[in-house]
Amino acid sequence: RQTGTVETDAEKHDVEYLTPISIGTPPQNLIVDFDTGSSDLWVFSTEMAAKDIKGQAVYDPNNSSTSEKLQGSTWQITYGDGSSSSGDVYLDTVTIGNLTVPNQAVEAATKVSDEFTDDANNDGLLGLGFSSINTVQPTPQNTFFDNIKNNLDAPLFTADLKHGAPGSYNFGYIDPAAYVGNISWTPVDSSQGFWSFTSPGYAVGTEAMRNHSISGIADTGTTLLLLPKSVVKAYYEEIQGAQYDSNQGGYVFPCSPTPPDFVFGVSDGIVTVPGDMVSYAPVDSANQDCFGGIQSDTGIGFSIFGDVALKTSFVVFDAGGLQLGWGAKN
Ligand SMILES: O[C@H]1CN[C@@H](c2nc(-c3ccc(C(F)(F)F)cc3)no2)C1
Repeated sequence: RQTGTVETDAEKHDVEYLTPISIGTPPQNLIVDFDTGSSDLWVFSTEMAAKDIKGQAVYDPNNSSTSEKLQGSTWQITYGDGSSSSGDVYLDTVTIGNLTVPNQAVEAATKVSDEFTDDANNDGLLGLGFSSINTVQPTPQNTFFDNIKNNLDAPLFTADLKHGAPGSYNFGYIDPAAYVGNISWTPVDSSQGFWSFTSPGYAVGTEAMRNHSISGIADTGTTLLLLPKSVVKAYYEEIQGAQYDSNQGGYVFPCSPTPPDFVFGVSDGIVTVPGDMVSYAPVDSANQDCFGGIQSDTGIGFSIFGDVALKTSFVVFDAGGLQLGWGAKN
């Protein structure tokens, strides 16, 4: 049985967190976006048109002595922001930190949407959702975590994302030095392929908790905290000058003073999103107004606890107990 760890780096404004992996023999090093909200491991590849590649590293299956084409298999995925990619599939060796899966399905892109082409530092995505939503046809493939979890000391991984600083993903163990106090555990409903849970309530600033069930997914690949419209409205009502700005496509408010904290319940515990993390980023060069890190989940069908929520905590994704653990960072 083994354990592993890998460092992940925050992009500007923590818009995404990029993590190094290596694929093939000899190893080809790429930097990808670990995404607990999807379940495909796909990468930029030599099978793409040159015009769709702008600075990314690419996987070349022909340059790997261990690659094996999964004949007849294809994949196509669309993300929450409408971006998309598609291609074909190889089995090859994938290493993350000190952990290696010999026959991992590596989805080589033949096409990616402009958003991916324009995201120069991102060479692909590594899904950490449940394999039931892997898009490979005709036979869906396992995620890296599903392939390795039975070889781990425990079938879990942890995400310790930081605000504007490198964080880490650990596999197979809970690092007691990473959190203080007790971890709050809440059951996961994996029936839709996500790490889905229900928060019992929320509070704005120092006010009392409101009983209000919020069902959503823990999604490392989504930047913001997307909540029900009524909750978002109640939060921004507490900020002088906050308003919904249709040009920006969300709530905007004066960058100072610091807005109130946002607190949500996790089973018997609470998670506090500090006000200074709710000021996601200045909307203008004069830095007067800030775009909110809390926005509405309208149209999605569930809430999304993205990086704005996750980076406040040490989060345990426990596939054995089918539960999520939220701990206060050390
Ligand atoms: O679908 C849900 C699953 N998790 C969320 C997610 N979204 C992305 C993403 C990453 C990078 C880009 C681009 F580079 F800008 F194109 C776009 C979307 N990664 O995970 C949403």
